[in-house]
Amino acid sequence: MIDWRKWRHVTKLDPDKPITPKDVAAIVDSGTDAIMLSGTQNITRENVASLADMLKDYDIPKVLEPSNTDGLREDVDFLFVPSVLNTDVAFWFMGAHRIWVQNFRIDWEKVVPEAYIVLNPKSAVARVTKAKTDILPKEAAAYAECADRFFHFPIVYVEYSGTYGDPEVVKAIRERLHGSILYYGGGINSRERALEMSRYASTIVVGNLVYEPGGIEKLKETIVK
Ligand SMILES: CC(C)=CCC/C(C)=C/CC/C(C)=C/CC/C(C)=C/COP(=O)(O)OP(=O)(O)O
Ligand SMILES: O=P(O)(O)OC[C@@H](O)CO
Ligand SMILES: [Mg+2]
Repeated sequence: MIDWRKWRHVTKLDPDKPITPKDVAAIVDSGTDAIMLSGTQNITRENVASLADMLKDYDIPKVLEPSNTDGLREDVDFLFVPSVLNTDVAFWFMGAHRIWVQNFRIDWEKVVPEAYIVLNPKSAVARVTKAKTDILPKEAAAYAECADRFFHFPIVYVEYSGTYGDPEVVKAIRERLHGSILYYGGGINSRERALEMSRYASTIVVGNLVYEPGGIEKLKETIVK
Protein backbone atom coordinates (compact mmCIF):
# COMPACT_ATOMS: atom_id res chain seq x y z
CA MET A 1 0.00 0.00 0.00
CA ILE A 2 1.30 3.44 -0.92
CA ASP A 3 1.06 5.87 1.99
CA TRP A 4 0.24 9.18 0.33
CA ARG A 5 0.27 10.89 3.76
CA LYS A 6 4.06 10.59 3.83
CA TRP A 7 4.64 12.48 0.57
CA ARG A 8 6.54 15.74 0.95
CA HIS A 9 6.81 16.74 -2.70
CA VAL A 10 4.43 16.20 -5.59
CA THR A 11 4.97 17.22 -9.22
CA LYS A 12 1.85 18.27 -11.11
CA LEU A 13 1.89 17.59 -14.85
CA ASP A 14 -0.70 19.29 -17.03
CA PRO A 15 -2.17 17.09 -19.80
CA ASP A 16 -2.76 20.29 -21.79
CA LYS A 17 0.97 21.08 -22.02
CA PRO A 18 3.40 19.22 -24.29
CA ILE A 19 6.24 17.32 -22.66
CA THR A 20 8.93 15.02 -24.03
CA PRO A 21 9.56 11.43 -22.87
CA LYS A 22 13.06 12.56 -21.83
CA ASP A 23 11.63 15.24 -19.55
CA VAL A 24 9.12 12.78 -18.09
CA ALA A 25 12.00 10.40 -17.32
CA ALA A 26 13.98 13.18 -15.64
CA ILE A 27 10.99 14.22 -13.52
CA VAL A 28 10.32 10.64 -12.42
CA ASP A 29 13.99 10.35 -11.52
CA SER A 30 14.12 13.71 -9.68
CA GLY A 31 13.19 12.38 -6.25
CA THR A 32 9.66 13.78 -6.27
CA ASP A 33 7.31 11.51 -4.33
CA ALA A 34 4.44 11.32 -6.82
CA ILE A 35 3.16 12.62 -10.14
CA MET A 36 -0.24 14.26 -10.33
CA LEU A 37 -2.03 14.60 -13.69
CA SER A 38 -4.06 17.76 -13.42
CA GLY A 39 -5.14 21.06 -14.88
CA THR A 40 -8.23 23.22 -15.06
CA GLN A 41 -8.42 24.16 -18.74
CA ASN A 42 -8.66 21.96 -21.84
CA ILE A 43 -8.44 18.66 -20.01
CA THR A 44 -9.73 15.97 -22.35
CA ARG A 45 -9.81 12.18 -22.32
CA GLU A 46 -7.27 12.25 -25.15
CA ASN A 47 -4.65 14.48 -23.55
CA VAL A 48 -4.98 12.67 -20.19
CA ALA A 49 -4.57 9.33 -22.00
CA SER A 50 -1.47 10.49 -23.79
CA LEU A 51 0.18 11.72 -20.58
CA ALA A 52 -0.86 8.57 -18.68
CA ASP A 53 0.67 6.53 -21.51
CA MET A 54 3.99 8.32 -21.13
CA LEU A 55 3.98 7.41 -17.44
CA LYS A 56 2.78 3.84 -17.70
CA ASP A 57 6.17 2.12 -17.48
CA TYR A 58 7.25 4.00 -14.35
CA ASP A 59 6.27 2.77 -10.95
CA ILE A 60 6.32 6.17 -9.24
CA PRO A 61 2.95 6.79 -7.51
CA LYS A 62 0.45 8.38 -9.90
CA VAL A 63 -2.54 10.51 -9.02
CA LEU A 64 -5.28 11.69 -11.32
CA GLU A 65 -6.90 14.91 -10.12
CA PRO A 66 -10.09 15.20 -12.19
CA SER A 67 -11.28 18.70 -12.96
CA ASN A 68 -14.34 17.76 -14.99
CA THR A 69 -16.91 15.00 -15.01
CA ASP A 70 -16.07 13.28 -18.27
CA GLY A 71 -13.10 11.18 -17.49
CA LEU A 72 -11.84 8.46 -15.29
CA ARG A 73 -8.83 6.21 -15.62
CA GLU A 74 -8.04 2.96 -13.87
CA ASP A 75 -4.27 3.03 -14.39
CA VAL A 76 -3.48 5.41 -11.52
CA ASP A 77 -2.89 4.74 -7.85
CA PHE A 78 -5.17 7.48 -6.55
CA LEU A 79 -7.92 9.86 -7.56
CA PHE A 80 -7.53 13.10 -5.63
CA VAL A 81 -10.91 14.77 -6.08
CA PRO A 82 -11.15 18.52 -5.43
CA SER A 83 -13.98 20.46 -3.83
CA VAL A 84 -13.61 24.23 -3.67
CA LEU A 85 -14.44 25.72 -0.26
CA ASN A 86 -14.23 29.45 -0.96
CA THR A 87 -16.87 29.75 -3.63
CA ASP A 88 -20.59 30.33 -3.44
CA VAL A 89 -21.06 28.21 -6.57
CA ALA A 90 -22.10 24.92 -4.99
CA PHE A 91 -21.40 23.04 -8.23
CA TRP A 92 -17.67 23.20 -7.46
CA PHE A 93 -18.10 21.97 -3.92
CA MET A 94 -20.69 19.25 -4.52
CA GLY A 95 -22.29 19.21 -7.93
CA ALA A 96 -19.76 18.08 -10.46
CA HIS A 97 -19.19 15.30 -7.93
CA ARG A 98 -22.78 14.07 -8.12
CA ILE A 99 -22.59 13.90 -11.91
CA TRP A 100 -19.25 12.11 -11.83
CA VAL A 101 -20.51 9.48 -9.39
CA GLN A 102 -23.64 8.97 -11.48
CA ASN A 103 -21.61 8.54 -14.67
CA PHE A 104 -18.91 6.16 -13.50
CA ARG A 105 -18.41 3.16 -11.26
CA ILE A 106 -15.93 4.66 -8.81
CA ASP A 107 -13.20 2.65 -7.12
CA TRP A 108 -13.61 4.36 -3.76
CA GLU A 109 -10.44 2.75 -2.41
CA LYS A 110 -8.53 5.13 -4.68
CA VAL A 111 -10.42 8.30 -3.86
CA VAL A 112 -8.92 10.99 -1.62
CA PRO A 113 -11.12 14.10 -1.28
CA GLU A 114 -9.33 17.47 -1.30
CA ALA A 115 -10.69 20.72 0.15
CA TYR A 116 -9.33 23.53 -2.01
CA ILE A 117 -8.85 27.09 -0.83
CA VAL A 118 -8.16 29.01 -4.05
CA LEU A 119 -6.28 32.27 -3.51
CA ASN A 120 -4.78 33.55 -6.78
CA PRO A 121 -7.56 35.56 -8.49
CA LYS A 122 -5.76 35.40 -11.84
CA SER A 123 -5.56 31.61 -11.97
CA ALA A 124 -7.82 29.61 -14.25
CA VAL A 125 -9.10 27.64 -11.29
CA ALA A 126 -10.16 30.83 -9.48
CA ARG A 127 -11.90 32.21 -12.55
CA VAL A 128 -13.68 28.97 -13.42
CA THR A 129 -14.92 28.32 -9.88
CA LYS A 130 -15.64 31.99 -9.03
CA ALA A 131 -13.50 31.63 -5.95
CA LYS A 132 -13.64 34.39 -3.35
CA THR A 133 -9.93 35.04 -3.23
CA ASP A 134 -10.08 38.36 -1.39
CA ILE A 135 -10.28 36.86 2.08
CA LEU A 136 -8.40 37.45 5.32
CA PRO A 137 -5.98 34.86 6.74
CA LYS A 138 -8.44 34.18 9.57
CA GLU A 139 -11.21 33.50 7.04
CA ALA A 140 -8.97 31.11 5.11
CA ALA A 141 -8.09 29.40 8.39
CA ALA A 142 -11.78 29.07 9.31
CA TYR A 143 -12.52 27.43 5.95
CA ALA A 144 -9.70 25.00 6.66
CA GLU A 145 -11.01 24.24 10.13
CA CYS A 146 -14.47 23.48 8.70
CA ALA A 147 -12.93 21.18 6.10
CA ASP A 148 -10.98 19.35 8.79
CA ARG A 149 -13.36 19.18 11.75
CA PHE A 150 -16.74 19.34 10.09
CA PHE A 151 -16.24 17.49 6.80
CA HIS A 152 -13.16 15.40 7.69
CA PHE A 153 -11.44 16.08 4.39
CA PRO A 154 -8.15 14.12 4.33
CA ILE A 155 -6.47 17.01 2.47
CA VAL A 156 -6.73 20.79 2.72
CA TYR A 157 -5.07 22.30 -0.37
CA VAL A 158 -3.95 25.93 -0.34
CA GLU A 159 -3.89 26.76 -4.05
CA TYR A 160 -2.05 29.80 -5.39
CA SER A 161 -1.56 28.24 -8.84
CA GLY A 162 0.69 30.46 -10.96
CA THR A 163 1.93 32.73 -8.18
CA TYR A 164 3.80 32.43 -4.91
CA GLY A 165 1.50 32.72 -1.93
CA ASP A 166 1.60 34.34 1.47
CA PRO A 167 3.38 32.10 4.00
CA GLU A 168 1.45 33.82 6.81
CA VAL A 169 -1.82 32.53 5.33
CA VAL A 170 -0.42 29.03 5.07
CA LYS A 171 0.85 29.29 8.66
CA ALA A 172 -2.55 30.49 9.92
CA ILE A 173 -4.23 27.55 8.21
CA ARG A 174 -1.68 25.05 9.54
CA GLU A 175 -2.27 26.21 13.08
CA ARG A 176 -5.98 25.45 12.85
CA LEU A 177 -5.65 21.96 11.37
CA HIS A 178 -6.10 18.86 13.44
CA GLY A 179 -6.38 15.81 11.19
CA SER A 180 -6.22 17.01 7.60
CA ILE A 181 -2.95 16.94 5.68
CA LEU A 182 -1.97 20.38 4.36
CA TYR A 183 -0.99 20.73 0.71
CA TYR A 184 0.50 23.93 -0.67
CA GLY A 185 0.84 24.72 -4.38
CA GLY A 186 1.76 27.87 -6.30
CA GLY A 187 4.90 29.52 -7.60
CA ILE A 188 7.46 27.22 -6.03
CA ASN A 189 10.58 27.64 -8.17
CA SER A 190 13.48 27.64 -5.72
CA ARG A 191 14.87 25.87 -2.70
CA GLU A 192 14.13 28.91 -0.56
CA ARG A 193 10.43 28.94 -1.44
CA ALA A 194 10.20 25.17 -1.06
CA LEU A 195 11.73 25.38 2.41
CA GLU A 196 9.51 28.28 3.42
CA MET A 197 6.23 26.58 2.50
CA SER A 198 7.41 23.18 3.76
CA ARG A 199 7.59 24.66 7.25
CA TYR A 200 3.80 24.73 7.31
CA ALA A 201 2.62 22.40 4.54
CA SER A 202 3.06 18.63 4.78
CA THR A 203 3.30 18.41 1.03
CA ILE A 204 4.31 21.00 -1.54
CA VAL A 205 3.22 20.80 -5.16
CA VAL A 206 5.29 22.05 -8.08
CA GLY A 207 3.62 22.55 -11.46
CA ASN A 208 4.55 25.31 -13.89
CA LEU A 209 8.27 25.19 -13.13
CA VAL A 210 8.83 21.95 -15.04
CA TYR A 211 7.60 23.59 -18.25
CA GLU A 212 10.10 26.44 -18.05
CA PRO A 213 13.55 26.29 -19.68
CA GLY A 214 15.93 24.64 -17.20
CA GLY A 215 12.91 23.93 -14.99
CA ILE A 216 13.63 20.27 -14.37
CA GLU A 217 17.06 21.08 -12.90
CA LYS A 218 15.33 23.63 -10.69
CA LEU A 219 12.68 21.08 -9.76
CA LYS A 220 15.40 19.10 -8.02
CA GLU A 221 16.21 22.11 -5.80
CA THR A 222 12.60 22.21 -4.63
CA ILE A 223 12.77 18.67 -3.25
CA VAL A 224 13.52 19.43 0.36
CA LYS A 225 12.85 16.47 2.60
C1 LIG B 1 -15.91 15.98 -9.09
C2 LIG B 1 -15.10 16.10 -10.30
C3 LIG B 1 -14.73 14.84 -10.96
C4 LIG B 1 -14.69 17.28 -10.82
C5 LIG B 1 -14.82 18.60 -10.22
C6 LIG B 1 -13.57 19.02 -9.50
C7 LIG B 1 -13.48 20.50 -9.30
C8 LIG B 1 -14.05 21.09 -8.09
C9 LIG B 1 -12.85 21.26 -10.23
C10 LIG B 1 -12.66 22.70 -10.12
C11 LIG B 1 -11.26 23.14 -10.56
C12 LIG B 1 -10.17 22.53 -9.73
C13 LIG B 1 -10.20 22.70 -8.26
C14 LIG B 1 -9.21 21.81 -10.35
C15 LIG B 1 -8.11 21.14 -9.63
C16 LIG B 1 -6.84 21.18 -10.38
C17 LIG B 1 -6.18 22.51 -10.46
C18 LIG B 1 -6.43 23.54 -9.45
C19 LIG B 1 -5.36 22.73 -11.46
C20 LIG B 1 -4.62 24.02 -11.64
O1 LIG B 1 -5.32 24.81 -12.46
P1 LIG B 1 -4.71 26.16 -13.07
O2 LIG B 1 -3.23 26.16 -12.94
O3 LIG B 1 -5.44 27.30 -12.47
O4 LIG B 1 -5.18 26.02 -14.56
P2 LIG B 1 -4.42 25.63 -15.89
O5 LIG B 1 -3.08 25.07 -15.51
O6 LIG B 1 -5.32 24.64 -16.56
O7 LIG B 1 -4.33 26.91 -16.64
O1 LIG C 1 1.93 25.64 -11.24
P1 LIG C 1 2.33 26.13 -9.89
O2 LIG C 1 2.28 27.61 -9.71
O3 LIG C 1 3.64 25.52 -9.45
O4 LIG C 1 1.21 25.55 -8.87
C1 LIG C 1 1.16 24.18 -8.58
C2 LIG C 1 -0.24 23.67 -8.35
O5 LIG C 1 -0.74 24.00 -7.09
C3 LIG C 1 -1.22 24.04 -9.42
O6 LIG C 1 -2.43 23.39 -9.17
MG1 LIG D 1 -1.56 25.36 -14.12
